[in-house]
Amino acid sequence: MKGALLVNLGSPDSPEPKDVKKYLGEFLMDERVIDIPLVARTALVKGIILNTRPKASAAAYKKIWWDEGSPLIVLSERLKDKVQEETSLPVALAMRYGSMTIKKGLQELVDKGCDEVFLIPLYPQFAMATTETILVLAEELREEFFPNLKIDSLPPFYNNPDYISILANSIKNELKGKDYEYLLFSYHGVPERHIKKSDVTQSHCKIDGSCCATPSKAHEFCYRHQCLEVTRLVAEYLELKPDTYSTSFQSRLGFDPWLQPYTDRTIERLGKKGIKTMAIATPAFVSDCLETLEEIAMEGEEIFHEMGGKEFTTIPCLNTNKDWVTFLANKINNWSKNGVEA
Ligand SMILES: C=CC1=C(C)c2cc3[nH]c(cc4nc(cc5[nH]c(cc1n2)c(C)c5CCC(=O)O)C(CCC(=O)O)=C4C)c(C)c3C=C
Ligand SMILES: [Fe+2]
Ligand SMILES: [Fe+2]
Repeated sequence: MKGALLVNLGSPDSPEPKDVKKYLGEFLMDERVIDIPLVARTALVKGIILNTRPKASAAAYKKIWWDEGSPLIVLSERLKDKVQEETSLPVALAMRYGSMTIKKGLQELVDKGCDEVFLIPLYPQFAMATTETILVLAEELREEFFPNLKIDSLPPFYNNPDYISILANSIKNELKGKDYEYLLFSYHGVPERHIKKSDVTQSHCKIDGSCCATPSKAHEFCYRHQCLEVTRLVAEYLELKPDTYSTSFQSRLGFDPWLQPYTDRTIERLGKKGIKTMAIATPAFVSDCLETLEEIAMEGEEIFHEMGGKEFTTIPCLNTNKDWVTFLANKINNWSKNGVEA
């Protein structure tokens, strides 16, 4: 029997500092998130970050936490329930970090009789810190605990025409009747080093502004290319005028160079330039979460207003958008009939 497992990032069990510390400890000790040797990673994460960040992160989580729990978890659960309504295959949900483990998700499907699982990382673009870490862990778990299970996975779908039209239409609908002079596409950032590590050619990705627009085999694993493509394709679909939109990267951590331009500085620059109304879409996230509800909708708006901006519209993620639910259900149903599409 076949089943599907949706996998998102995860959240702490509660917005209390002790739960946030436990969650950040697991997350940041992942060698594909903080990709430095174990001794240095342990010293950085356990010796420095976990002594300071949990308190500040917990305060941020408290601002966005819902009665039912973490928005990211609640919205992912709602998504899973809606997808389940559109397929006869069992669908389960897991998180890469935290209590809703991938092991539990696979076990749930095995207990229902599944011997083939379609793994769906809930990220449109590939990144070593997201898609890759899910695939690697799922394979390790399969080898150790579920040796008879066959696991296929959905490749990144950043340039899938259906996904692009669903995203573009959701942006269009959210902006209907709203004033905006500028649309910013803000993606979660990654250290530049991650892009170079994922470059299968080891020579293409120079992060120099033009490499991501030059066709290359490297782009199958280039997060920067895939983000820029989403912006380009959505802008084309919505017929946005040049100079009324751009791409930026948010949520940087630490002192290494991350992908640029940074979102906070871009908002600042737009405000200073005299833009009075702007909107912001966050296509690296399919469910609203701390990074969209707090960092963008609260901090981003504050920066814009401080710079003289008037109207700041944060466009919700796809969440339980009907067409997005159908997109995922179609992927599951097609896999069940034909296997993984080329
Ligand atoms: C080195 C650190 C980090 C990398 C690399 C990174 C990549 C990355 N993350 C997401 C998606 C999400 N990240 C979220 C929160 C979050 N991310 C980091 C660090 C890195 N992320 C931290 C420390 C945190 C926790 C919050 C904080 O302390 O600031 C979330 C939200 C989780 C939630 O509970 O709501 C998401 C989603 C992507 C897509 C990505 C690379 C492409
Ligand atoms: Fe992150
Ligand atoms: Fe590139």
